[in-house]
Amino acid sequence: IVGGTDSSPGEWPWQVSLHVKLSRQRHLCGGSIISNQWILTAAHCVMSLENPNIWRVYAGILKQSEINEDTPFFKVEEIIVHPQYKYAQTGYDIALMKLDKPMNFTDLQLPICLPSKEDANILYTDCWVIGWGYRKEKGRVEDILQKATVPLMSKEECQARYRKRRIGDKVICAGYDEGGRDACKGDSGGPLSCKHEEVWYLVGITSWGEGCARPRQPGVYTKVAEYSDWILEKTT
Ligand SMILES: COC(=O)c1cc(NC(=O)c2cccc(O)c2C)c2cc(C(=N)N)ccc2c1
Repeated sequence: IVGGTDSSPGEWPWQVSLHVKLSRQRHLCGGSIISNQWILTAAHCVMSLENPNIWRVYAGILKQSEINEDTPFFKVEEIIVHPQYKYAQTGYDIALMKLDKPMNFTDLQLPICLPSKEDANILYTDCWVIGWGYRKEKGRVEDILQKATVPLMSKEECQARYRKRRIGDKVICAGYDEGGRDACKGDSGGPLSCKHEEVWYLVGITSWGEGCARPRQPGVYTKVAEYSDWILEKTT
């Protein structure tokens, strides 16, 4: 997250840190708890890493430094990547991870609500992007979970910023024309969370952007409301 601030314990209980353990272990992406056995993340996080056995899901943590060989984690039983996914920039950047056993919900690990298809046109005004990703383009994974508020923008405005790309209906853009506050590498897969009438909704999944926090180059997020049928089909 560029231009963010430290989160507090329990502020974002649906945020998880997705680690991959090959020769060594490292945080690769964020994800969101959507039920006691399912995590929603970005397809580009799991591409060419689709073996469930290399993944470790850490819930209820604020700092990466809390993680050591004794820290409990969830194993992944199944990874489901959207069948139409090719690259983040062409959409369908969404994937599901099934935990090997249901998690117990606590104050530090709770699910976030999924928006319904009918909610696809709600104008959310209180949205936050969260993650342990880079604070600048040539950055590194951060220790303390960062948060930044970002305004949603219209599809038309976003298309005008990304002339070479096709900004479709299944993505949502957010950011400031002057730049300065945005998600970045390492935040991928994490939530764009919006509070609406006292309830938090998973409005977007951090997907891509040209650089990070550049003027007139907003963040692009998978629009979760457009995938509610797919999510329900795969998780029930
Ligand atoms: C795996 O995820 C990404 O690669 C990756 C690369 C990005 N954009 C880059 O151009 C970039 C950023 C930092 C380092 C870097 O090498 C690049 C290409 C990203 C930009 C945003 C955003 N601005 N909202 C969010 C996630 C990103 C994930």
